[in-house]
This record gives sequence, structure tokens and C-alpha cells, in this order.
Amino acid sequence: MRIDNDPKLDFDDVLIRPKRSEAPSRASVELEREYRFLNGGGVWKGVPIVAANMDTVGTFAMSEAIGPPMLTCLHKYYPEDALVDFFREEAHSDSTFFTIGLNDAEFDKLVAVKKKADVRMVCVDAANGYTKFFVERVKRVRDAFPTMTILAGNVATPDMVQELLISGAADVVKIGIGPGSVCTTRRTTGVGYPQLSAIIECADAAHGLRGHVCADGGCRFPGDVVKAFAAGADFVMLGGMLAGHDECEGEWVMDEGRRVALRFYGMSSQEALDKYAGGRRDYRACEGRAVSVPYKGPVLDTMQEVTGGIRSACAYVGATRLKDLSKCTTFVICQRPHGSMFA
Ligand SMILES: NC(=O)C1=CN([C@@H]2O[C@H](COP(=O)(O)OP(=O)(O)OC[C@H]3O[C@@H](n4cnc5c(N)ncnc54)[C@H](OP(=O)(O)O)[C@@H]3O)[C@@H](O)[C@H]2O)C=CC1
Ligand SMILES: Nc1nc2c(ncn2[C@@H]2O[C@H](COP(=O)(O)O)[C@@H](O)[C@H]2O)c(=O)[nH]1
Ligand SMILES: [K+]
Repeated sequence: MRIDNDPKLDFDDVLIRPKRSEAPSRASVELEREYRFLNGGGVWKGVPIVAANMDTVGTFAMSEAIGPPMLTCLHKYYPEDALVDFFREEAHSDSTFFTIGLNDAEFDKLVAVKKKADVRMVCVDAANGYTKFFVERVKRVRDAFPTMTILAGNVATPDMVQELLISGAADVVKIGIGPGSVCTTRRTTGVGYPQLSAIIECADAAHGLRGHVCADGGCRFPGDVVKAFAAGADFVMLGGMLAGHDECEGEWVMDEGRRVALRFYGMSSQEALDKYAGGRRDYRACEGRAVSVPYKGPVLDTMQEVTGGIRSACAYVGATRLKDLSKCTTFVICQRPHGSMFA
């Protein structure tokens, strides 16, 4: 056993220090970024916010609403026919990840859909991205599809970011062990890594190889999305912040014919395991919980809060483009990140 004594940070441990700025208006801040991917070689341009592949959030309707310019990782439970129809539209192929887990049936479904439609981006998602098996599964997708853009995770440390970029031949590594809004991994297993430090350390490792990272989990407010980008994230993935909108699928709580709340649960919760895995197997625990999220209306209203927050942050620190936010950022360590009397 050993102890790492360096302080590690979460979103609530920091604020971004304002600086003299020449920004004339928040409207002129450029939010689009362009990336060329390390192993697939593809080029993507857009606003690098990604809807998470949770079954309530990673929906066809979410992708339609936010992308392009934003991205959606579809949940992995759509049937093959529906996926073929969906990926036949160019705008969808440009802005949507096909998601698979680790089992063969999911890989086979990808191969089948890819034969009939233009899938360009794949998310290989597992709770634990540290296993050799996971790296091999990512590499199998690369071997089958040399020019595919591959997003793979989750991990939270630079060693495994490098491993996934080099041995797995992924393009973008998804960062986050345990920060999610409906995640209980840290309580159940004691394992995790403070998310802001994970992003800073993993982005540094990825960028050194010309790879990219996607911060996944723990963003509760637009300011957290800003902090994730400021820490060096190339993409930021959102689950809970996008739950409860018109574009979500799932079980709604209704009142006099109107939606009042959405049942939202972790993909490793009892609910999800009952729904998709025939219950919880006898050797494992759940690592997710279920909550009710109030109905929030159209997702684009929330997205405007997010993009507005990023624009304003850029203007506060003198970044004319989202691309420059990280280099314009000085984080200050703080004890009270938000005023709390009425908020
Ligand atoms: N970012 C995060 O912190 C987390 C995210 N999630 C999300 O929930 C989804 C479902 O999660 P879940 O059902 O737990 O797992 P996964 O769907 O990710 O499981 C994939 C495979 O990995 C194997 N595995 C080995 N070690 C682990 C481990 N420590 N944790 C989980 N799987 C392991 C499992 O085998 P076996 O069952 O035989 O061990 C299983 O076959 C994930 O795909 C992810 O989207 C879940 C937990 C954490
Ligand atoms: N440990 C768990 N993590 C989960 C589970 N379901 C999803 N997730 C992860 O959370 C993010 C979204 O985070 P949010 O804070 O934006 O809501 C998602 O992309 C997964 O990585 C789970 O059951 N357990
Ligand atoms: K659209």
C-alpha cells in the first residue's frame, strides 16, 4: 500500500480567475472546435459537448435536437433496423456515436449496421476501462474499421489513457471513474479519482500523443462544463444535466396529462440491470442509483445555458475561442465555490 500525497481537485474545489480581456461581446466567442483524430484520421468540427449513452439520454431524438453541431452517444439498446435507418442520414452520421459494450453481440450488431449505413463514430463503453480485455476489444474495433473515430473508456489516469491510445488505437479516451450524478461506484468500491485532476492529468497525457479526451461525469451546472474544458477536456459528456427533457426516453411521471418528472437511473443500477441484464448476477453489486428528475422542457433551452456559460467564461478570461480557454485559465483553489444563501 502507498499514499499519494498530492492534493487532487474536483469541480467544487476551484474557480477560474478573471483576467483583463479584449472580448467585445460574448456573441463573438467561437465555440466550434476542429479535431483531427490520432488513429482513425477523421476530421470533426463542431461544439464538443456530448450526450451520454445512458438509455434515457442517448436517444435518437437527443441527437436530432443537439446535433450537429453537438454530439450524442446513442444508448446500445436500439434494434439493428432502427439504427440502420438512423445512420442512413448524413447529419446523423456526422454527429452520433454508435455505442457498444464488451460482448460479441454488440460488436456483431455494429458490423451489421455498418454494412448498410454510414457509421463513422463508435463509443466503446465499459464501467472499467482498465482491463486488458477492454483494450483488446477496442483494438478489435480498430482492426475491423481503420478509419472509424473511436471513443473509449472509462479510465481516470494517464497510464491507461496512453495504453488505450497506443495499444487500443482509440482516438478519444473517456475520463471519469465514479463522478457521475447517479453513480455509486465510489461508495460501493472505494475506487475513484477527483474529476478535475483526472481531466488535467489525462488531457496532458493524451495531448502529448496528439490524442484527445472526453470528460465524462460530474457536471451539475454550466460552470462545471466550463471548468472541464478549462482543465483541458477536448469533449465534455453530460448525463444528468440532459435528463428530464422532451428528447429523453423512459418512464415519465405524469400529472393531469403533463410530464412532471423522469425516472433517471445509472446504467449499473438495479433498474438498469433488471431491464437489460435479467437482474443482478449473484457475484456483483449495483454501482448506480435511480432518481426522479423534474421535467425541464426542450433540451435546447438547457444547451443555451451551457453554451452561454462557456461564452461568458471565455470573455472573463480573454479567450476569443473555446480552443483558447484552457491556456487562458488560472484555477484558484477555493472553499466556497457558490454563493449559497438562495441558490
Ligand atoms: N464511469 C463510471 O464510473 C461507471 C460507469 N458505468 C456505466 O454503467 C454501464 C453498466 O455497467 P456495469 O454493468 O457495471 O458494467 P459493464 O457493462 O461495463 O461490464 C462490462 C464487462 O466488464 C467486466 N468487468 C470486470 N471488472 C469490472 C468492474 N470492476 N466493473 C464492471 N465491470 C467489470 C464485466 O464482467 P463481470 O460482470 O463478469 O465482472 C462485464 O462483462 C457501463 O457500461 C457504464 O456506461 C458503470 C459503473 C461505473
Ligand atoms: N458508476 C456509475 N456510473 C454511471 C452509471 N451510469 C452512468 N454512469 C456514468 O455517468 C456518466 C454521466 O454522468 P453525469 O454526472 O453527467 O450524469 C455516464 O456517461 C457514465 O459514464 C452507473 O450506474 N454507475
Ligand atoms: K439538429
